[in-house]
Amino acid sequence: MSKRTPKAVPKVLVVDDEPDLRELLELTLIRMGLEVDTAASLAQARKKLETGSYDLCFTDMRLGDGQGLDLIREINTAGLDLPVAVITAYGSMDNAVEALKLGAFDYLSKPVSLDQLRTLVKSALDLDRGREATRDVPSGEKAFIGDSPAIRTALELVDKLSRSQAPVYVTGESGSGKERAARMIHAKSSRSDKPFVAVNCGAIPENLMESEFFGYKKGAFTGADSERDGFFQAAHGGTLFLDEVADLPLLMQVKLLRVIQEKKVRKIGDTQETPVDVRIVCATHQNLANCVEEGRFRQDLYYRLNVIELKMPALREMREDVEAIARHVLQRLAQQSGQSEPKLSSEALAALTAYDFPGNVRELENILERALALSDGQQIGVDDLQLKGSAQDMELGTSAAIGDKCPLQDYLDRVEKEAILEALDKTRFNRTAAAKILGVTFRSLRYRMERLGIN
Ligand SMILES: Nc1ncnc2c1ncn2[C@@H]1O[C@H](COP(=O)(O)OP(=O)(O)OP(=O)(O)O)[C@@H](O)[C@H]1O
Repeated sequence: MSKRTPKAVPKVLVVDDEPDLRELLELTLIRMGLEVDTAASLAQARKKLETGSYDLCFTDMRLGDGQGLDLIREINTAGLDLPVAVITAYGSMDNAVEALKLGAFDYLSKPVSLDQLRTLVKSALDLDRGREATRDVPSGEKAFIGDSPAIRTALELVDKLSRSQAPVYVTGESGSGKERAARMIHAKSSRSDKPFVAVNCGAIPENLMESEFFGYKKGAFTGADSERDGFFQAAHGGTLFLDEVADLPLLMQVKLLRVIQEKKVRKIGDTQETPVDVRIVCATHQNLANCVEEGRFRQDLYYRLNVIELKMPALREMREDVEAIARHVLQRLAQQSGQSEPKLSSEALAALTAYDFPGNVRELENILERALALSDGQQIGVDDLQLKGSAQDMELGTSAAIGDKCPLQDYLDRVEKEAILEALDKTRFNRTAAAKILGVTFRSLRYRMERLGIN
């Protein structure tokens, strides 16, 4: 298969075994000013891709001699720089999700609406044009500091994700950079000149949710003196970041799912739905799969949002980056206060590197800010850090803490249970993987779970 070369008129390949649909799509795309080539089967498509060069490919899901999914897989395996959009039968969301996972750019469901087709073509081709220019983090956007394998893996995925339209589910502990990653995906994508709208789902009162998300028409309810856009309209063309998505009430989850599937919103008090082109990135520090199991989060919405998971590493998984991030933070703090950059004493650096940071980079930022205030402004010593669990902290907390630790066996059981539950939670209850994290054998984990009454 050959690589594409940029052309003045973008060229589209339409793959569909139904002649009527193929022709309809072809005519519509030609009317949009595009050059169109067609293929009636998977075999024909392969041949065309070998010899021709295209800027966008549409494929039906079911082809006479195979599946549209095969084509997506092949295009991605061959490393072709070609956005592929699949056309799925109405209501077959599973297929659409599968296609996005395989690297499809986006999907359209039948009957294909002209508005959606236009939006898709526009973003696919804009994306293509902007691709080279957006490889680096645009100026003004905060980069991630760090070069450890853990952060590198995450950033490589950020890069890939910025070239797709698939929904992204960012996971990671509190303060590990989930929002920063979402902003980076947006900033590097073809949507970067459109808004990035961040919504903290846990902070909106339940009775205001619908109007905040979807907007309202004038007179829709008492107090609606003028028409207002919601988050979806505000993010049109751009990215909607749903932070703490696990906090959405169930009723709102149903409404959200509908908008995501239909790509249309209806303002409160409106009779019409309007198409919206919004990429959804969501995050939560909770375990969404557990929320589904407990009936607090709808499985269908989970499935729809969790197309691709981006895991942000905890700071203790990237200890080698602590120094660089700390220096970066100190530089920023010094700049803000107009003072020269303070140094970290070697003991302070060693203590930071050994510390576990339950609050991750945000905690590191807070520790350094407080330490700077406590220090002489020139050098930060280990005492200025006031790390939890340090000798100094222990001394202060001894009398209160010792009571909590007796009887010793109960205390040890509690600690053990917590560690096991955390590992099980992390691995979605995969005991083999949890045993690996804990550094014990599978048998030993099973025995401990039984002993501690963990089912
Ligand atoms: N690798 C990094 N380099 C520099 N700064 C970082 C890095 N990772 C995170 N940060 C900074 O840490 C702070 C916390 O990040 P962010 O708000 O994105 O975390 P979060 O995971 O969304 O947190 P929460 O779960 O509380 O919503 C921000 O100031 C962010 O810029």
